[in-house]
Amino acid sequence: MNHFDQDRHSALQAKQEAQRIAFGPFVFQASKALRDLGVLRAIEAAGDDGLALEEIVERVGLSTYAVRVLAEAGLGIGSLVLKQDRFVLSKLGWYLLNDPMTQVNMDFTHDVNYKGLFHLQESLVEGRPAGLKEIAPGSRTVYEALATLPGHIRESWFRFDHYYSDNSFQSVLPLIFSEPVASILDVGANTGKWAIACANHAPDVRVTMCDLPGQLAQARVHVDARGFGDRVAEHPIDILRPELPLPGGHDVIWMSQFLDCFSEDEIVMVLEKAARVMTPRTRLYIMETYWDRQRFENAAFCLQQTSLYFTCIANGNSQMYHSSVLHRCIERAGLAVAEEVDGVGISHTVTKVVKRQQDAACAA
Ligand SMILES: C[S@@+](CC[C@H](N)C(=O)[O-])C[C@H]1O[C@@H](n2cnc3c(N)ncnc32)[C@H](O)[C@@H]1O
Repeated sequence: MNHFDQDRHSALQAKQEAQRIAFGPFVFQASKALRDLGVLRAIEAAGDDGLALEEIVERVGLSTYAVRVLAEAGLGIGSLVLKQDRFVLSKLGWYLLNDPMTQVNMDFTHDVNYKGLFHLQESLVEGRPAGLKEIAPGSRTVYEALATLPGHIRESWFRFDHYYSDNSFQSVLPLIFSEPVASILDVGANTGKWAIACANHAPDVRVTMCDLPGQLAQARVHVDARGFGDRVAEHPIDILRPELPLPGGHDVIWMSQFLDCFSEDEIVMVLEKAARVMTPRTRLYIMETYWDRQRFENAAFCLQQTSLYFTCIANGNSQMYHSSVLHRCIERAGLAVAEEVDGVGISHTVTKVVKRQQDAACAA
C-alpha cells in the first residue's frame, strides 16, 4: 500500500508542520509531563465543563506557573481546548492519556531512545549505535545489554516489543498448526512468550528456544512458572557467530520480530543457517512488520520512525524493512516464499518460507 506518493500539504500546512518538527522535543516532553503529572487526568475527570487554571493547580499540586506553561503548551499541541477560560480535554488529549499504543510508544521513545537520539547523525555517519551509551555504556548492541538494563528502561523496551507481537501470537497459532507440528524452533525467543503460547495451544508440541544466554535465563523462569518446563528446551546462541549452527530436526522454525534486528547480509547469513537444517517438509515462518504493507499510514509512520531506534540504539545497521528487502534476502539464502498473510494482529505479515523446489529435490 503506497501512502507516500503525494505531497498532500498546502504551503501553509507545510510551514505549520515544519514548526511542529522544529519544536518536536518540546511537544513530546510537554505532552508527557501533562500526562505524568496528572494534568490531563484531572481535566478529563471534569468532563465537558473542564477546569479553570486555579482548579487544575488545586488538583495536581503544582505551582500556578507550572500548570500555566504546561496547559498553554497543551493548547498549541491540541491536547487541550480553551472554552470560556476553562481547559477541556480534546480527542488528542484523550488518546495521549488513555490509548495503550500511544502509552507504549511514548514510554519507549522516552526511556529507551530520547537521550540516545541526540547521537543520530553520528550513528548514521559512523554505522554504529552511537546513542546506546546513554542507556548501556560499553555495550555493542542493545540485545547484549537487555538483561541488565535499568528497570524502567527494560520495562519500556519489553512493553514496546510485546505490545506488537503479543497481539499477533494468538491469531497466528491456527495458521502454524494447520499442518501437523511435533516440534518448533523459536529463534529469538526473548521472554519465552511464543514458546508458552505454543505449549498452551498444542498439548504435545515441543519447543526449543534460541536466543542470547541472558534472554534465555529469563525465558526459562517464565516457562517453568507456567509448568511447561518438560516440553520447552533451550539452545543458547549468538546467531551472528558464523561457526554456530542452528539445531536441526524441527517441523517449524519460527522467527518473530527477529530478522529486523540485523543488516541485510546478516539476515541472509541467518536464513542460510536455517536453510541448512531444513528438510523439504520444514516450514520457516517469518513474522515481521513491513512499512509498505500497512493499511494505515499512521502504522507505516510508526515503523519508519522505529527504524531510527535500530540505527541509533539497537545495533546501527538494521531497521523495520520494506517487504521487498526481506524477499530479496530469502531468495539470496536459497529459500522461497510459499505463502504470505498481511494484516496479522496490529501490523504483522507472516511469511511461510520453504526450501526452493530444486534444492529440496536434491536434498530428498
Ligand atoms: C525484537 S526481539 C523479538 C522477540 C520475540 N521473538 C517477539 O516476537 O516478541 C529480538 C530477539 O532477538 C534476540 N537477538 C538479537 N540479536 C541476537 C543474536 N545475535 N543472537 C541471538 N539472539 C539475538 C534478542 O535477544 C531478542 O530476544
